[in-house]
Amino acid sequence: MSISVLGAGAFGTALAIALGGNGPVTLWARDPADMQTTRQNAKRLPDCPFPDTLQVTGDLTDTLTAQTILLALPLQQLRGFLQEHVADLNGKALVACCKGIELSSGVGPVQIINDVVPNAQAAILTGPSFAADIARGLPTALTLAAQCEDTAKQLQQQLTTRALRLYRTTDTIGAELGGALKNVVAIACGTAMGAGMGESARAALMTRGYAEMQRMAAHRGADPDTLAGLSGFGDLTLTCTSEGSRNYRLGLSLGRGEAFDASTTVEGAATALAVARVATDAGLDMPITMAVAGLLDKTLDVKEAVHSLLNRPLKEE
Ligand SMILES: NC(=O)C1=CN([C@@H]2O[C@H](COP(=O)(O)OP(=O)(O)OC[C@H]3O[C@@H](n4cnc5c(N)ncnc54)[C@H](O)[C@@H]3O)[C@@H](O)[C@H]2O)C=CC1
Ligand SMILES: O=C(CO)COP(=O)(O)O
Repeated sequence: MSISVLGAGAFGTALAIALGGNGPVTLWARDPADMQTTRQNAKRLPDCPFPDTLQVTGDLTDTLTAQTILLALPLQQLRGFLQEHVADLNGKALVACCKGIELSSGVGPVQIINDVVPNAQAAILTGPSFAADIARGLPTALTLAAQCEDTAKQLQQQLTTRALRLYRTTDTIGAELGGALKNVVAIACGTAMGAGMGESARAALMTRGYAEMQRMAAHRGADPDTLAGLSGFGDLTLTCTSEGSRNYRLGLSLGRGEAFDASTTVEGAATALAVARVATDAGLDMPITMAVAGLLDKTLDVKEAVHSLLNRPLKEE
């Protein structure tokens, strides 16, 4: 079955390169010319040549004929993109390859697909992976979640490659929450490390951040085991401990009081604000998320954020 990847940023390009190892794949880019000439994405993934099976196009109609469509756009852009092309997306398997919670609605990518294209088979591909690792063919394991078991099985087969091993689940809520919420915790961890608070502080933030992820997941009806898997705990571990993560690097900048390039895709920033709103409305205790949201909307500085976390009433673990 044919595959298209929409969005030729780092992740979309990396997935297209990996899937090109299985057979023909089409990558849609808003600005394809340089990639068509050089057969690489020099801006996002230098030195990762495209296989011959990968076709790059700027014509969306070429790509919307595929039965399986991977959506590798930033989460906050997903709804608008789907709304624009809904007529061509009905009946397709639409695989969200983005991580986040929408600011305007408080929901994640699978719910956005279900809202806008209810006749599609909605799925999400998520978990611990840096685009550069996937593009280089390094071993990686991800979660493929789709509400329909048959769709999950079919996509698992189709999107597994030589080095990319997919585990499947039907718990799309848990899978999308894990990928979205770990980015917020990664910003917190980066901030702690940037401000010189040390690795013990980071371990505390990861662990208590994970407790917040579990709380939100329970509120939304997710399976706690999903959060313990690749899409939750797995991605939390990678993102909170590596300077390869843009979310972690944003945190480092906040902690050091340095500027950060606003054009970088950092999903955790909007997601922190969205989740803080959801948590407040639902009465969920998510102090790390609230502290990150406070840092980002500049209602707290780093000192105040730390104070807000350490001076809460003592409690059972
Ligand atoms: N880079 C990575 O290592 C990984 C990224 N992801 C996720 O993949 C998603 C995309 O991230 P990246 O590819 O890294 O970001 P990126 O910044 O490298 O690329 C984003 C791409 O989306 C395109 N785009 C933006 N707005 C658009 C719109 N309205 N319509 C069409 N195209 C649009 C841009 O032109 C760009 O090609 C994010 O949700 C991220 O969390 C997931 C796993 C790994
Ligand atoms: O999601 C990722 C790793 O799994 C990529 O992390 P960043 O978006 O923080 O770079």
